[in-house]
Amino acid sequence: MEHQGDHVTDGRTLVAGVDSSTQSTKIVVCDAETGQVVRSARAPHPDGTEVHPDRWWEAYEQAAAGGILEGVAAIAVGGQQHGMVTLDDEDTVVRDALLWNDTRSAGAARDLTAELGGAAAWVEAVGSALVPSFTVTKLRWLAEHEPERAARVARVVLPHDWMTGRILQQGNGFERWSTDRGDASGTGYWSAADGDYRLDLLERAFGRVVEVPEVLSPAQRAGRTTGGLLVAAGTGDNMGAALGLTLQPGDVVVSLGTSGTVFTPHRSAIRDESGAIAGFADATGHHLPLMCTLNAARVLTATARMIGVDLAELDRLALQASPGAGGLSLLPYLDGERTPDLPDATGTLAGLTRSNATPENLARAAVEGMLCNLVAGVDALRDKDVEVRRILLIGGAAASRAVREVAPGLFRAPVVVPAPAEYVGVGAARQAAWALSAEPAPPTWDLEIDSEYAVRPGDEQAHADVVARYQALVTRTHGI
Ligand SMILES: Nc1ncnc2c1ncn2[C@@H]1O[C@H](COP(=O)(O)OP(=O)(O)O)[C@@H](O)[C@H]1O
Ligand SMILES: O=C(CO)[C@@H](O)[C@H](O)COP(=O)(O)O
Repeated sequence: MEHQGDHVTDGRTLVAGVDSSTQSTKIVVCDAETGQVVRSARAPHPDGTEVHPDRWWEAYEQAAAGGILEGVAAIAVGGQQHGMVTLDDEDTVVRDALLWNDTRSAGAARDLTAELGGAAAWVEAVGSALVPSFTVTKLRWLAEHEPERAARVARVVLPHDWMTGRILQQGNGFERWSTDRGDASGTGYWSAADGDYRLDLLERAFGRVVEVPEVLSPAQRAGRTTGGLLVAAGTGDNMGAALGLTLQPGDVVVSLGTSGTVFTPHRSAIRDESGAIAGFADATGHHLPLMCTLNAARVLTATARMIGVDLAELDRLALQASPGAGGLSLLPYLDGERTPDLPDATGTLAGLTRSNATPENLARAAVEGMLCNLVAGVDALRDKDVEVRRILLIGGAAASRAVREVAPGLFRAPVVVPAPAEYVGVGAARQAAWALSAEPAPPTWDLEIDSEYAVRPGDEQAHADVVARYQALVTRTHGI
């Protein structure tokens, strides 16, 4: 471990991780040796699916304002994946970034899919079927809809790349734009299996090749500020969470933040022609097969608003209803959906009768619907012979007791809830500690488990019925 006098606090070396995610920026400062979180702070982002990157920087500065980064030796950024940040030849932002949950490029995704010969051709080329989240589809949209802006684009980077560069620019240590394998694998023009860019695909989408960031290896440094702060490669937020959770084989993460994600570490690249699982890379040099939905925690906040209660009351109501919500089912496609690929879908509430029309059943249907949407991801991993030994539940909505209790039956696996922490930030901090140490592997940090929820035998059938009814409703409503 490198030490610089003023970076050591009470004999400890401190590292920081930044989670620049959809709704907010969170900064955690950890003890580099043990991973213990010693300080943390957060600041909100504006709502919406396009945002000027300066808003992320302002949130970062606001979170850091209380001196949280004092004495920190190294830092890394975990960022929301896929967002398109376009820069001109002076590195000025060309237009607001289009985020992972912006679905305006749905037509571009369909066109690009057809042009290459179908979804399987993209899975073969870059490991994932195209949906509007992928950066490459946003580039096609920009070329088609905003040609004047498109003409000004000299380079394209991702949210975490931009934040990493901004930290270095601020500290007079910027040399070049960089990214990592994990985040690059969500662009649609970098292949995790081959470890290389597919600039021919970027050119196909945008009409010409633009500059892309250098892909750093997991413990490589992006740079150092003149103040001495080491800046590690950073990664996508899900890859950051995987690193923060110190996952073992058989550990499948279900993250219930703005997005819902299901992912697990894997030694080799997975190619899923069905399109459910994206073949991403992780932040350790291996792979992170991942399924992502547009709708997760905000399904609960929207339902709470609809009933006129807060999240604590929604939880209490959901726990009072029986499994199956008296026959109510909610397809939670409130923001359209990514998996299944239904960008223009809206939510559906089905099975309503005079006797089941209660706040309790509605609350329960929201919890069950949000989770049923993710059951497909866990089952798609099983279909690829990936071991599902236990589910680790993280993200904002993992705080809900109803979610924790309903999840094991629906996922057909025991659920553990790690001690509350910002795991994307912790993972980014662990990467920073790794880059600082120059060791071949990241430091060993223990994962603290808060609570465990077993599959209760009595629940199994009830939950199988809930999932079957939900799938039948998806087929009836959307023909898939
Ligand atoms: N007890 C709870 N039940 C349900 N949702 C919650 C709860 N606590 C927080 N949330 C929701 O979690 C979301 C934030 O989760 P987070 O994982 O921080 O998201 P992101 O990383 O995408 O910004 C918010 O929509 C918030 O309302
Ligand atoms: O698009 C994906 C994963 O492919 C999302 O998971 C984003 O990375 C946003 O994450 P959160 O803001 O919900 O953490």
